[in-house]
Amino acid sequence: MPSLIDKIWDAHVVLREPGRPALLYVDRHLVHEVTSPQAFQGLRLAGRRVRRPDLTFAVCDHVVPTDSRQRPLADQVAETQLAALEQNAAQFGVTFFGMEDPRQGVIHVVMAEQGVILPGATVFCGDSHTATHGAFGALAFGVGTSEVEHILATQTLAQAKPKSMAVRFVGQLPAGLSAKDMALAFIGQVGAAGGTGHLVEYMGPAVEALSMEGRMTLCNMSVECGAKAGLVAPDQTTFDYLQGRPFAPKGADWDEAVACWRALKSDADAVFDAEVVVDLSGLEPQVTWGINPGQATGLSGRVPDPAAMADPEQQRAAIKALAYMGLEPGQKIADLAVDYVFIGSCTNGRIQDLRAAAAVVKGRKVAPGVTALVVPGSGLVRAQAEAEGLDRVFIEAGFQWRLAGCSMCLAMNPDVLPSGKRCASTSNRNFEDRQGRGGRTHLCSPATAAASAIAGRLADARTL
Ligand SMILES: CC(C)[C@H](C(=O)O)[C@@H](O)C(=O)O
Ligand code: SF4
Repeated sequence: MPSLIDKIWDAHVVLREPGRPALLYVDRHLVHEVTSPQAFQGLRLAGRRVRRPDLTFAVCDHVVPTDSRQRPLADQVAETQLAALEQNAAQFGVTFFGMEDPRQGVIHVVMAEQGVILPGATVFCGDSHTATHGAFGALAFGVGTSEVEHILATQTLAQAKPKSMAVRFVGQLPAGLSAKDMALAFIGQVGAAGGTGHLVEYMGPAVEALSMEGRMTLCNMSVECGAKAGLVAPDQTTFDYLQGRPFAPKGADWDEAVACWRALKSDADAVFDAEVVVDLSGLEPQVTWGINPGQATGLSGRVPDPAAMADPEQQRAAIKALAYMGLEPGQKIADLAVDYVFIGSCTNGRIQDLRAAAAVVKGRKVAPGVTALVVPGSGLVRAQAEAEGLDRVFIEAGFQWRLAGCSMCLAMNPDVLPSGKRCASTSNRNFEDRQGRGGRTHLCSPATAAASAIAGRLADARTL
């Protein structure tokens, strides 16, 4: 009867009191420079220590430049945040991947890659895209800075249990499409608030067929429909990915862990508060035209006409989106010229994403006038890509090959999308001013972003 979500939840409740949120044990606490300084300061002022430094993992990612690692950082605020994290990690004794560490990168890429995230675990971080880690069958979501402090001090989190939602993908994902297209199709179907207050479990053969990288992309985007988290039940794909990673269990511990993890699935008669079916048959590569991730369509589509929308709220949102995006109703999506292309982020900055993009780019050139960036999600992804020669493919085509970080996913570092410029981006949010004040974001898959860089307009990699 219990779902995967119920099983993980129940296994972590350390205190249940009537009328109060449950107190959950925290297995992994991830920390980055933006949401942790005040939390550590709170601890310091109260004379507390970090309760479980061995379960606390920190990395700097949002503010680090991706073209140079020179200190002090040119941006004073960024330098202060970075220095604070370095000092806090040292003083409180938590594991820290510093800016010079070859393993540094976007927190959600790094921690997964290091084997920090395990099936059935609770994983929290002061960052909404913590949802990424649901890919391992972990219960993972973002928390606020005051909760970061609470977790640092107690290794617990007070949380009322959210509702549950089953998202069943049916039909076969067409060749050339990826997890990003699945995520955008789902969010396009339910809307940017369609999952509000829910923990989602993704299921169906297309999900089972995804690599861990693909599952991370899918779970990463959960928060873009308002859901708190998204999970995929662990299976052999998960175990194969984890085995041998630095922080994963070893030897007899590994065997014992896998035996437990195999039980981590929803019972056949599990009940969910909501169920959604997404049909993948005939799906086209997805791209957003608006300013929330639910405003998505297929690449052969047209910019919608707000006048034709029945729902007044949707209509208002579309009018606002078109004005910000500089679009006219009825324009063909594939006619939209791009100025920038950004391939990276915790959504699509992993090795498989870079391989997919490189396969499209190989032997071709970036269109004149297009600024195109590839930003590996971590130093290790970068090294792997270089070992495979992907850096050469990108550089020869005219892409910039950068160091790891959040980069142009959001404008907290020097990689800023200029005002009025249009960008095909593999990141997860297309909110106003997200990539830079006045910047216009079109979310898409790595293959679509790569094809768009070559074509100089939003383009389908399958027919490039
Ligand atoms: C800065 C951080 C708190 C934020 C988040 O919570 O997601 C960022 O990572 C983002 O993607 O907008
Ligand atoms: S890559 Fe983007 S979405 Fe991911 S943590 Fe960084 S800023 Fe947030």
